[in-house]
Amino acid sequence: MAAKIAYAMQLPATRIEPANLTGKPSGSLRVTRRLKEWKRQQLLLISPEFQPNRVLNRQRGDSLEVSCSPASVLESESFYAPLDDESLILMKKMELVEPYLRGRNIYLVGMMGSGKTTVGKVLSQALDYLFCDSDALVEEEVPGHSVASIFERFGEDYFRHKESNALQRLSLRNRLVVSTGGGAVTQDINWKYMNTGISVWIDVPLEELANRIAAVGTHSRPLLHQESGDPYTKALTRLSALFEERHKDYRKATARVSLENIAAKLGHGDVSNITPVRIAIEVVFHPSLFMFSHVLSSCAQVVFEAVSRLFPC
Ligand SMILES: Nc1ncnc2c1ncn2[C@@H]1O[C@H](COP(=O)(O)OP(=O)(O)OP(=O)(O)O)[C@@H](O)[C@H]1O
Ligand SMILES: O=C(O)C1=C[C@@H](O)[C@@H](O)[C@H](O)C1
Repeated sequence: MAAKIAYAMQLPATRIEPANLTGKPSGSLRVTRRLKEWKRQQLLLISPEFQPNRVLNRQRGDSLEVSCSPASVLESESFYAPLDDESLILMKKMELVEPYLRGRNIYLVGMMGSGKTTVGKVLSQALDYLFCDSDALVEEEVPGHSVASIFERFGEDYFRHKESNALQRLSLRNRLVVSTGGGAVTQDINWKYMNTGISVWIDVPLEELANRIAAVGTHSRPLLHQESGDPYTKALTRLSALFEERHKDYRKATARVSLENIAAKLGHGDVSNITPVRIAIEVVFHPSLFMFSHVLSSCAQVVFEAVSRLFPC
């Protein structure tokens, strides 16, 4: 991965100035100076509680070592071959955002099918973080069972308990991108763990979720498998009910990345053509990632969304 980034950075023909990253072709020097100054001020604000806790990680040495994978071995590899414009932008943005992350974990939250796993793998590869899937961790804790069979055999409460245990263990680590289960946000205790890092809600319209899920079927998703009807209607009906119950919980995330907003910004008619790399770009350059207090980041989010609507770029 480092080699890929280095390779991308060395290509003179593809060098990207910070001004290009913001979509504004002029005033590159001014933007660079402003970025530097902003960076300097943010570094002064860094609180000790966000220092990476590598010693703790080494001491624990638990099974997370095997269940979280380095991004280079993941199938997200294909998102970087060939190195397209979006991938280059993502890598360049990573360089800007990395000092602010300071090793904090990124927890992706969102409804089933919202792309937490797909985008998470891209992000982890670009950041050189490990990728972890909390559902996979729960499955490892209950050998021989999938999420669907854990629900069927032991019930949802048992699954939620195991899910919280998994998130607790992950929160003791750093430099992880975690794809959380779609319902993880409903348990208050999980926020205690996720708030040790940065949480990002990938907000995808329900119709798009239903399309994606219908394409692969509802078998592996026990909470969607109960309705009758064709796969699309079945998924949409249940997802709508779940979203009604959960939207207030998703809003607790540090940052919200909305596919509708990205589509509006890019002038796309619908959200189905937004690539995982593009979504990862929105995640890493969300202003909330640069903020260290939850209150400040919530304010940044409101301002960011208002400005994005006024000046789509
Ligand atoms: N940006 C995208 N555009 C189109 N399809 C996508 C995109 N991101 C993910 N998908 C597809 O949507 C489906 C669900 O994606 P993924 O497994 O990453 O979601 P998830 O949030 O991890 O789901 P779950 O919580 O149910 O495990 C997959 O088939 C994936 O290929
Ligand atoms: O939305 C949910 O509640 C779930 C989502 C999946 O990721 C799994 O965690 C499980 O199927 C429950």
